[in-house]
Amino acid sequence: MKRLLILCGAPGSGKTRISNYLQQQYKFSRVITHTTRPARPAEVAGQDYYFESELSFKKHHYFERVVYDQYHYGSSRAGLEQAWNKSDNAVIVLDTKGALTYCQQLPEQTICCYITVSTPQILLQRVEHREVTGKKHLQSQEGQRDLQIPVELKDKCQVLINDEWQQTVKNLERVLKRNGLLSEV
Ligand SMILES: Nc1nc2c(ncn2[C@@H]2O[C@H](COP(=O)(O)OP(=O)(O)O)[C@@H](O)[C@H]2O)c(=O)[nH]1
Ligand SMILES: Nc1ncnc2c1ncn2[C@@H]1O[C@H](COP(=O)(O)OP(=O)(O)O)[C@@H](O)[C@H]1O
Repeated sequence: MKRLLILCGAPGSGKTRISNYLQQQYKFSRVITHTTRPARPAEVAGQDYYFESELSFKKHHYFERVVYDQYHYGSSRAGLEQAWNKSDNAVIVLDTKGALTYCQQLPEQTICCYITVSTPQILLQRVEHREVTGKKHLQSQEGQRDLQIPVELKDKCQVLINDEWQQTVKNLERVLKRNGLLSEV
């Protein structure tokens, strides 16, 4: 059965690191989403995101789309199908608004994880040296909203605390096992 693991949470919570780990360790395929945010130095177009202009962003068909810190982000059914063609287990990184849309629209196929840390100070330390967006994302309305799990997601998401990496991996693997997603390679 094709499944989609959703990772949502505040900037710096560790969504991307966890997604990379799942891709490397368990051959999850990543759903690539679209954004008008400029690429960060280490990001690769078509791998981390489809980087779009304001104009090109509008040309795609989205399953859901959001504005986050003034940039546009959107994900498509085609992107999800592409990921599922590569692997039955796909992962997508979303804000909490997008996560709720997926949980509501695809309840049978989605498993949602809200990633968080013990204190907001940790998030600040993790993002303040970022060359693109830096602290700005975190301080934006959407960043502040995503500091806590929205009420509507509480009964739909498993909460994963990402303070210490090895512990995160253990807890993540527990979540994968519980949901029948673990197939070690
Ligand atoms: N709803 C939705 N959120 C997205 C999509 N792509 C990325 N995001 C989210 O947009 C937010 C900003 O992403 P990004 O600029 O990469 O910043 P980061 O969270 O600081 O790494 C994060 O919460 C992402 O999970 C999308 O297609 N749809
Ligand atoms: N458990 C952790 N301990 C220390 N640093 C971490 C941990 N998890 C992630 N990081 C680092 O924090 C920064 C933000 O993580 P990232 O995965 O990019 O967050 P997000 O995608 O949620 O914005 C990155 O430099 C990442 O390597």
